[in-house]
Amino acid sequence: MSTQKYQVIREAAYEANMQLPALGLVIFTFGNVSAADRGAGVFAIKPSGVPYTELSPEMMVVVDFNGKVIEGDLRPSSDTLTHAVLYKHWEHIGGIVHTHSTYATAWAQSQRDIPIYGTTHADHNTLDIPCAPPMPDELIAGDYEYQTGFQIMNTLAERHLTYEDIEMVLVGNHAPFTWGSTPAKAVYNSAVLESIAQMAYLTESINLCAPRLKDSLIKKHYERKHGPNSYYGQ
Ligand SMILES: O=C(CO)[C@@H](O)[C@H](O)COP(=O)(O)O
Repeated sequence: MSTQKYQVIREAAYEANMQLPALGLVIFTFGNVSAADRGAGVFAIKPSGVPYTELSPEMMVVVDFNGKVIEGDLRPSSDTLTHAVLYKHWEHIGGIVHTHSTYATAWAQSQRDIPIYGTTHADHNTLDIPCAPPMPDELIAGDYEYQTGFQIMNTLAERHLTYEDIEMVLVGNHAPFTWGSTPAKAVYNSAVLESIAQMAYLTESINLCAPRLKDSLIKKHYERKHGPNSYYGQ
């Protein structure tokens, strides 16, 4: 093993990756988390195809925001270029998560936004969770993972949303990506997304015509937790 410089982000990426199986968001080698050091212009990411049971901080691969490997002995996640594109264009994110969690992925495969049906969803954000349209064949045949980054960014841009308005997206035909100021926040967002996706699925199973949550309740629930006059928690 070569000498390692980026111990802080290696540890952060390792800890965040290990949260995915613990939270039931992945099995086997599904998914990946990265942790950025914005000052150094690099991020640490899970090595490709390594089971979570075999991971260690030393195995994390450090790459720059163009996806070039800076440090590490293993091949980085196959999704590395998607992470790199997002870090490069979104200045304030410190962590990115990709899972194939069951319910969020089912919505992505169905190519549907997740409607905001209830207050659980509104406690976290006020918007339907966007689903990016499937990628055209010529982009799939080209630099697929790099283009996935743009597929995510374009989906937010088309809806006039920034990466700070919403920290989660479904990639049509594929699966969810989430992000946040830290890797831990990005993992939290993945767990919240999976819960919201499951509840929305069950809501439509019980009532196919379930109404979207009314605006007054969206505003009330979001603001009591995140607004200037928040009274949630201690
Ligand atoms: O999207 C996929 C597979 O469709 C990947 O995210 C795998 O779930 C994990 O790949 P590695 O990070 O192990 O390369």
